[in-house]
Amino acid sequence: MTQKSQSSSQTVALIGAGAVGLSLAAALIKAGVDVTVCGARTPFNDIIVNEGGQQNRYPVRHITVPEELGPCHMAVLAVKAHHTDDVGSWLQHFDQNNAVILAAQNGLGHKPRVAKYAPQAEVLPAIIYLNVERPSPGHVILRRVTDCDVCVPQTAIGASLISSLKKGGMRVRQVDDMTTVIWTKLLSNIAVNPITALTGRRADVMRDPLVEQTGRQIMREALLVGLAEGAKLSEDNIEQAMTWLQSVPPGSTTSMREDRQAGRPLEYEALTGAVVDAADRHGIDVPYNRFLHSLLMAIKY
Ligand SMILES: NC(=O)C1=CN([C@@H]2O[C@H](COP(=O)(O)OP(=O)(O)OC[C@H]3O[C@@H](n4cnc5c(N)ncnc54)[C@H](OP(=O)(O)O)[C@@H]3O)[C@@H](O)[C@H]2O)C=CC1
Ligand SMILES: CC(C)(CO)C(=O)C(=O)O
Repeated sequence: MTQKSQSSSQTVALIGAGAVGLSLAAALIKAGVDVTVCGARTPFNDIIVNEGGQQNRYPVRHITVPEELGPCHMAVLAVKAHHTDDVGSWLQHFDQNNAVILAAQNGLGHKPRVAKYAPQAEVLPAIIYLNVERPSPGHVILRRVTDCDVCVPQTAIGASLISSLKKGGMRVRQVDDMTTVIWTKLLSNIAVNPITALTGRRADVMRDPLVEQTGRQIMREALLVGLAEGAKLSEDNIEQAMTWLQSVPPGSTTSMREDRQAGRPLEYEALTGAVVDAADRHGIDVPYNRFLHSLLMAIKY
């Protein structure tokens, strides 16, 4: 079924038309927003979303250079963290004090990464709880794995973008303490992303008892670092992360595993690398994460 925009009152630029970007864009289009895809390397006519046995199509416009954007002050940034520099010229278009960039990325450092190119824009870090794969350009397989799909700071900034995401079916939670949310999600990613990428197994690898133990050690180290960075975390967060990872729907994968399988560079610096760096700043010993970091650096792809 093709879903057309009901009204064209807003335009949102999508920078990074991958699994997460396409999922958010589809929700925006469903809510009546015009989505412009910026610089897709393989353009496609419609976003195709497969979810729970249903398939929907959402038409998009493509542009190839920032000059074609026209008046547009909202963007969704959903490239992997290590590709942010590559889309710097798109981000520069939003270097205006009325611009909002929703940075839908895992890991740490959303604001400084984007501020490098758009210091005047408001950056909304967004933590995404979807589990999504992009089997081909424009096409996503979407799995919802918790009762919240997107978590953003509690602020009036970007209110219309947030309300459109909600209208389009994304379950958005707005929170006061984003540091804690970012670190809470990071506890899961720091374990499951490298483990699935290195083993080639899907998320169900976390049910293997020995892997579970290793995963807990990786998370325990990150928890200490997160506490030192001001996140409000406890051992319960590790239990919750492990329970979640062991119960995600069959077939669930990770973004890092998908990159490894496709021979693309891995997003490890904003995850494991950032934890190791923060651990060094605080003088915390993180041998499991340091070991993983060395392996991820060695394979790179
Ligand atoms: N996948 C998931 O389930 C989840 C992912 N995340 C996080 O969301 C973020 C996005 O991940 P995900 O959607 O999986 O990543 P994908 O790799 O699926 O998507 C990233 C997209 O960015 C595009 N891109 C990269 N460089 C450029 C460039 N120079 N110009 C234009 N487009 C570019 C890629 O294009 P091309 O296709 O041409 O390579 C790709 O379409 C990551 O931080 C990830 O950790 C968070 C929660 C869940
Ligand atoms: C937690 C998980 C695995 C959900 O998709 C994720 O964030 C990722 O794939 O990077």
